Amino acid sequence: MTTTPPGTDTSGHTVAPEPALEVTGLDVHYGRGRRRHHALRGVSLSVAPGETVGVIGETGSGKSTLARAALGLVRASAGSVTVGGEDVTAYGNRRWRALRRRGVVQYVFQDPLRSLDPDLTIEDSLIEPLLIQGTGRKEAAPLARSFLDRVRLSEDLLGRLPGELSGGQRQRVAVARALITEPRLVILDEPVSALDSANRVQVLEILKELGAAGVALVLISHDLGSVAGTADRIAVLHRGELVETGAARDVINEPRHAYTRLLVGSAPTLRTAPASRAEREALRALLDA
Ligand SMILES: Nc1ncnc2c1ncn2[C@@H]1O[C@H](COP(=O)(O)OP(=O)(O)OP(=O)(O)O)[C@@H](O)[C@H]1O
Repeated sequence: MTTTPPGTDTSGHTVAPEPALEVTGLDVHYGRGRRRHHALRGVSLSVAPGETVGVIGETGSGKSTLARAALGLVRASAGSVTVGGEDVTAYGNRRWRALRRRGVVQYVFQDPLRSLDPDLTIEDSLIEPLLIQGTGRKEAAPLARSFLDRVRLSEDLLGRLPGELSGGQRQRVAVARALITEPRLVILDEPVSALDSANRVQVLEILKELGAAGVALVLISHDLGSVAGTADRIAVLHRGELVETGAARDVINEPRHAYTRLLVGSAPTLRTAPASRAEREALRALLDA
């Protein structure tokens, strides 16, 4: 029997690795009948291994819905989702739970108190995903220490409860917990929105290191400025549709869609000159027309 080296086909040609996440023509609805509401329309997005993609949009644009669909927490009414090359579109709750449990895809939410059990010590929170996978407590404990170190937290925190940490420390624990199963894909929904600027910078630096280490990240935010320095590519969601996707530099320096121009012009932390109030109002009028 012949074996094929990874990244090559049977003729020895290099083949592109499977995307960590691929969403194609995704539609998601909420509600039924007259209350049926289209949250995502025809969204297509591919995230390569090790790539960081920022998904930007204002409140209600569908960012969290996209994250939930990629985690199997809401069903698509059309389109497909693949995770690491595995078509998961038709998976039921049981198979999704198994996939999340295998640690192939992990997630971090805005409020770390939602990701961390308030009654578990930091050590128990960190090792829980490993115990679920069948790793013994003895092997898991040193991993908890090393992942805490990776997010630049002291092991003195291991015995504390989440309520005994600062918000920034909690969010870093949530990131460490999401990483401990060595996922290929991590989806982070507004991971820095609740943090002060010093913690925000630290968490974004940690995420940048992860991207460099080969973990694919989907970084969801309403704030273009906070992901601009971290994302390789930016995807802009407006009213459930992806209106622009491109290299972060291009989207920021040469935004094509009026909504992206509005976002760029409204981000005071970007080096590009913020648009004047009149310019922003003109763009808003164009979008509402
Ligand atoms: N469970 C639900 N049932 C009905 N409608 C929902 C539900 N969740 C979200 N929606 C609606 O779907 C649309 C997209 O919501 P979503 O939470 O994805 O937006 P978002 O961009 O993440 O917003 P935010 O930045 O405020 O979190 C909104 O109009 C929202 O009201």
